[in-house]
Amino acid sequence: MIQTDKLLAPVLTLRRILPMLWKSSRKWTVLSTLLMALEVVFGLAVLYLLKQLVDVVTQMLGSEGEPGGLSHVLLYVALTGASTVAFIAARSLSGLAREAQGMMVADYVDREVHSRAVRADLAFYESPRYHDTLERARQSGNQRPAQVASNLMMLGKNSLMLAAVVVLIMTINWLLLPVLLIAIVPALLVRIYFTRYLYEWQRRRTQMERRAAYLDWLMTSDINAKELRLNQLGDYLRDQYSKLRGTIRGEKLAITKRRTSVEMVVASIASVAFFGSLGFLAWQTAEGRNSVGDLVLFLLIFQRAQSMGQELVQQLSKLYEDHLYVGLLFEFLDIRPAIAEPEVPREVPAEPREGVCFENVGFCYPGTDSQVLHNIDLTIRPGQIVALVGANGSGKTSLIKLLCRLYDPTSGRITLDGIDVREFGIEDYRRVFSVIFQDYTHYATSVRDNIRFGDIREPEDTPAVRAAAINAGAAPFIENLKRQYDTPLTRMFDDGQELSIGQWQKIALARAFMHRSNVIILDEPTSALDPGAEFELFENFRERIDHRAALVISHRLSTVRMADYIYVMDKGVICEAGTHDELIKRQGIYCELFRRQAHHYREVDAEETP
Ligand SMILES: Nc1ncnc2c1ncn2[C@@H]1O[C@H](COP(=O)(O)OP(=O)(O)OP(=O)(O)O)[C@@H](O)[C@H]1O
Repeated sequence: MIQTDKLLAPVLTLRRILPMLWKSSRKWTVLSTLLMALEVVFGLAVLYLLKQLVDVVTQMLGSEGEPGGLSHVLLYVALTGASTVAFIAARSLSGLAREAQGMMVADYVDREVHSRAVRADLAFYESPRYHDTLERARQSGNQRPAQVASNLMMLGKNSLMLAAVVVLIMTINWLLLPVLLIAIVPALLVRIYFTRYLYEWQRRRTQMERRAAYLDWLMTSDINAKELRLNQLGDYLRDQYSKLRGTIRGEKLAITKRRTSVEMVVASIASVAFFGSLGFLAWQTAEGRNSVGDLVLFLLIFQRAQSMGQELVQQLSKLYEDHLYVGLLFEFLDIRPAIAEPEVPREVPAEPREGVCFENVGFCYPGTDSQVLHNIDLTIRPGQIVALVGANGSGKTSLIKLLCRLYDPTSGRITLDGIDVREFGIEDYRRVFSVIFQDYTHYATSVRDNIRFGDIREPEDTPAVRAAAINAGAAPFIENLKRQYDTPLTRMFDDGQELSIGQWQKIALARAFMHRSNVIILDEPTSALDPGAEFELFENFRERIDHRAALVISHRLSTVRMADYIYVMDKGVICEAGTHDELIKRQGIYCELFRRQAHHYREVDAEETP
């Protein structure tokens, strides 16, 4: 059963590739097929005419001086020449069509890979399996599907041509056929064996390749340049990289050496077979059992047959290789997000009345067994500013990820106006929120785009960009930049400018303000802001966010104080909840934290107050 599956696998691969070719490059697929057919027709014509030419020449030599013999020969020479020119033209043009088709298919494959990557669950990015599959899909190359098609056509063409040559060879002597098989079949078996061997080796080595690529990135990317120099990690990382590459290179070289020596043996056998046959034919000709024409034809076509056979071997093993590697691409394309769309999504309320609610939510990151959130009950009502406080690792960011449906809870549920959020379309539901995470993205593009990416549906020249920048306190420094909102925020490209970390944070805040969402989520939005900027932001925060709801995570309790309601988290549970005054009265964790932070300021007050 397994064997049948293995045999059928290339056919199944082909069944998936053909629609892909059709979708991505219909015109070039048709054209390259037609041109390939012409190539076959002219190729066969050349062989036929060559045979006729040899026959006519032999005849002419046999019947010396027969009138019209020479013109007959010249006619065949002209026809063979014309067919050869037509064959070469068809071959070149079909090569061109295949190349164009290859480019179209490669772009199509890239688009498919990107569309899967941007839709994959966040959890995938945190699993080695995802990275291995993506790396393998990339290794498999975006050209593979097109190669399969072109190899298949070449295979068809070469099989036909080879069949014609075989017929010609058999007209000379049928004993030459097994010789031809000896020249072709062992080479095929060797190639297929080593293709599989190399493929399996590469599969095993994916993580090592990724580790090497990571080290390469550490050494060459600007993000790490400062630490790398100051901690003098350069030599250490270079050694690690060289060791990994050395291991990979050594293993690959060993496989290549083995393959080369086996191939040399096989090629020698083929040459011995060829010269043996030549000797045999020469002897037969001397004995008068073959004509000189047969010997000439043998010399003309046996090597052609051998090289066609070798091409055929290459194409077959390439086809097999492509089938294996395209399988890796499909493995990636077949990844389906676990955060699934409901079959019939419910409409997300435009103006929620009750707000978002966590009901007894528990959560464990996929692929791990420790629960990071336990029995969470939390509500964010429309227009309410809610703060989340807690020690590092207490689960605040995880809670936000659940809220935005980057993950689904392991137990309990999250509702919007009483409806389980899993019943909404994912993208519609996510539009309820605008978020800035602690590790927000620095886009290497213009200031305008960095802000507009908060709501990409807005046109490029939207005045909302400037309004958001003003709200985030970013407008003054943006307007001082050389090209203001058009300044590229990177030193990677011409005319770019780099910002300070606090300025980047203001840009990220502007991005969150850009989107007219119902709830704004800010995960430590002011960690890099100076106290003046932070004070300004929260002084009239409610107006800045246009009286929408907000969830703010902050370790600065002076910020948290302005919230309508505060949740205190500890080790994945909500241990206290209430208004600032209620929590202070309660004399619990919050009160203790607040007292400790306030203590420093009071000391200064105390020193300065006479
Ligand atoms: N992607 C992840 N996969 C597995 N575990 C994770 C992941 N992200 C966070 N954790 C774990 O979940 C727990 C809560 O992390 P979380 O980031 O939610 O804490 P936090 O309260 O936001 O901390 P901080 O104040 O440092 O930002 C931690 O123990 C952390 O190790």
